[in-house]
Amino acid sequence: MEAFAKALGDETDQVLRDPMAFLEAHVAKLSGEQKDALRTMYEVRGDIITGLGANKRAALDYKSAEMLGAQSSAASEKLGAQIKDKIAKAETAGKEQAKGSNKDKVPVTVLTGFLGSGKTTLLNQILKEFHGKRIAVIENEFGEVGIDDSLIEGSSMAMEENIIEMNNGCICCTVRGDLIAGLKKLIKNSMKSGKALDGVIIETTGLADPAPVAQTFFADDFVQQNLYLDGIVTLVDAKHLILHLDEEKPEGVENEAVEQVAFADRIILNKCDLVDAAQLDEVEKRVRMINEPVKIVRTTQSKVDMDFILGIEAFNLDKILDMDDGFLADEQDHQHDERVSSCGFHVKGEVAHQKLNEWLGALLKEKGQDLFRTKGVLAVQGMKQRFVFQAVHMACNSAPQKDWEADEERICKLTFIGKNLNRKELEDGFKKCLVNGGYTVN
Ligand SMILES: Nc1nc2c(ncn2[C@@H]2O[C@H](COP(=O)(O)OP(=O)(O)OP(=O)(O)O)[C@@H](O)[C@H]2O)c(=O)[nH]1
Repeated sequence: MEAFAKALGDETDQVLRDPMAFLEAHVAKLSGEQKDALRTMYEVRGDIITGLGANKRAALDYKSAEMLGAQSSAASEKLGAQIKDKIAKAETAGKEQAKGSNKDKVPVTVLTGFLGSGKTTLLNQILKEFHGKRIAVIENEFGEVGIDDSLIEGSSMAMEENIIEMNNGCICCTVRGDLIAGLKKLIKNSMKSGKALDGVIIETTGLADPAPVAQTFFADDFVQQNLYLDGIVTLVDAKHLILHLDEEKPEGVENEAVEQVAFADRIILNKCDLVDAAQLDEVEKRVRMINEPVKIVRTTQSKVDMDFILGIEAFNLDKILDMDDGFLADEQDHQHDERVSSCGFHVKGEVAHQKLNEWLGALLKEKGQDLFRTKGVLAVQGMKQRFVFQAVHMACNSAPQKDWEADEERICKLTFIGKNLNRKELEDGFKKCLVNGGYTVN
């Protein structure tokens, strides 16, 4: 349809975004053949998006087809009646939609938010609060060496077969097919075991664009029949959000932090303990500039009422199509910032605690602006527990986690995500902290 508009010399996106305005501007100069072609396009588009549940939007496309039909010499009474019928059905379905079209489907929540905003902290809270429920988790991590599996605490609730890790690419780009396969596997397993799932949580990487993830729910029949997107919940780090919203990106590269806020059905404005009231108001104002009607809650440690984020039936395809006409296009066109990468180390052996603290302390002080995220689960000499180190820019914390088993091999995993990382420098620094050299695991 965009090609049709272009051929008329219209470079705007009104043909999709605002069909009535487009027709008003162009209909007088269309030939009968062109009117017919465009009428068919609007009708077919209406049929497609009706099938996907965007009824309000479909009604608009049908109305555009109707308007063209009335103007076309080839229009017949039968066609006119048919399109009227489709408009009425789409409008009724739109009204009915809110009342239970998702019955018998498994709700899926997409947890998104920039690196270190508090997604895993929230996931752990969900798994704790829903102890006993069958919540499956799909975990996608950007880091070169995966750490998040060690940070999810709810394994008794989200039984192991119900946790799927996707660490070989970004969920919004390369692993879309894996995401569909993962969702199918979860549903088939639950059918086989006769134990229905109560919900699925997808934790995206902090660098994911949520749009292609949401699009997955409209791209596959099996997924569409068995699951529905309940909502996109975006965590926002009150201290660092504005830094990321304002980050200058190279031409054509998208700002993931902006996309994550724009697509949110709920915003959890987290880390309120790190900023004062005036800063919080400013962050909230910036969020509203991107996503005016979104519901926002302020939290620390991602502590939120579950009713605010789960079972909300908040995702609305009509709303998304108003914002992004190309949402249902096959390939979502987006490009990540190539300056942002990850460096990870996985070694057998232990680190010396003091050396590690000194090195990381100095590194974060010097490079904290560009080091978006640092995470490690490490074996420390003389410590019987795993040692977890986390940082978001310069803000860091560390704590002992569960004990190493007596016969368990002691290993260290450390991962950095940031802009313009210097692998050699990071590797050299890390090696100096290792006791007896350690050796790298491939
Ligand atoms: N001060 C403070 N720290 C928090 C809060 N919520 C989470 N954190 C800490 O922030 C760090 C990042 O939290 P995560 O839950 O791992 O964040 P994430 O969004 O899952 O991080 P990535 O998966 O790496 O993108 C951890 O060290 C948390 O303990 C909060 O409200 N205040």
